[in-house]
Amino acid sequence: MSEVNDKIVIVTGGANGIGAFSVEVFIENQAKHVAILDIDTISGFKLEKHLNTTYGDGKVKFYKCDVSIDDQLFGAFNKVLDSHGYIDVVVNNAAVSLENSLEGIRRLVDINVTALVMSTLKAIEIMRVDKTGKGGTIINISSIAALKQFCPSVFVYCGTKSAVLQFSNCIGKQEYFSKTGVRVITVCYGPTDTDLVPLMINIDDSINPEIRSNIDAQKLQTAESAARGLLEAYKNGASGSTWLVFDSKVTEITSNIDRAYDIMSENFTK
Ligand SMILES: NC(=O)c1ccc[n+]([C@@H]2O[C@H](COP(=O)([O-])OP(=O)(O)OC[C@H]3O[C@@H](n4cnc5c(N)ncnc54)[C@H](O)[C@@H]3O)[C@@H](O)[C@H]2O)c1
Ligand SMILES: CCCCC[C@H](O)/C=C/[C@H]1C=CC(=O)[C@@H]1CCCCCCC(=O)O
Repeated sequence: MSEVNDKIVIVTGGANGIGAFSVEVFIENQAKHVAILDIDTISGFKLEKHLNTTYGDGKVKFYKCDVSIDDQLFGAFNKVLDSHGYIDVVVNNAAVSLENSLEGIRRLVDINVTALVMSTLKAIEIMRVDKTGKGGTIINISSIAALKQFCPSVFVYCGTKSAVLQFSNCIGKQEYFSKTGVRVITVCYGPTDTDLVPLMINIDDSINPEIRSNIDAQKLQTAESAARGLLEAYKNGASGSTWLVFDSKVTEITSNIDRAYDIMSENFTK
């Protein structure tokens, strides 16, 4: 079981929603320090102040950072390294869901996929035991959007969450983990009560009413219960494992993913 005690943690998109509760859950469980990387300065500084008042000065620090801009992302990693000497855990949580313009779609892919890949590669470079690191954990946030073919839906968002799942599972495989000592775990959340859900809007306005009514029919788990599920995955997950946090229940679904890929590849493997 992996412990949170004394860990230096980064949470991207940690100023609001599930990310903000993830920051608190790590601090509550004795992490040494959590760095919040987010573009939302108002919520970020407010959360930093609240958690430092509750848990002690210096436990949390907000860094204004657009994860889709490499200089800002890597700059924030380097500042955390300079201040704390190491990074043990990176939670790649930042994402957006609004795909109602071409420009918005490009940004969505940049944030949900490209930035998550860059952050994962940077974290592995820092933490890998076969270079100068001492190992660590990366948790990449996917969704039920990667597990089911939703239609009509926010198609690009769904595609980005599938990319997160496959990238994280491949790079997290035992063969690579045994070289790097860096666990890569994927967490798929089910519908959760945050600001992201009302912003699920497609560029094809003709399907938005159906998307909206499907979403409105869903029961939403709280952001806090989602974050508690993330902690369970952190504590118990092997590298390459996938965890579902749906309706406040946590289930390891690695064997389902493996079976699905066995089926998808059955005509070209053996
Ligand atoms: N809410 C759900 O139902 C749900 C379901 C499945 C998966 N997820 C996933 O959970 C994660 C958290 O989502 P949430 O629902 O808490 O969303 P949210 O909108 O409440 O929070 C997202 C955070 O990311 C930040 N962010 C956005 N763009 C950024 C950027 N370029 N750089 C840095 N920070 C940025 C936002 O400012 C915000 O603080 C996301 O990866 C999301 O895809 C959410
Ligand atoms: C049938 C609709 C079920 C989903 C409703 C729910 O409130 C939405 C949850 C999404 C929020 C963020 C995601 O990743 C979650 C998954 C999104 C996947 C698909 C979006 C569905 C749609 O756009 O109609």
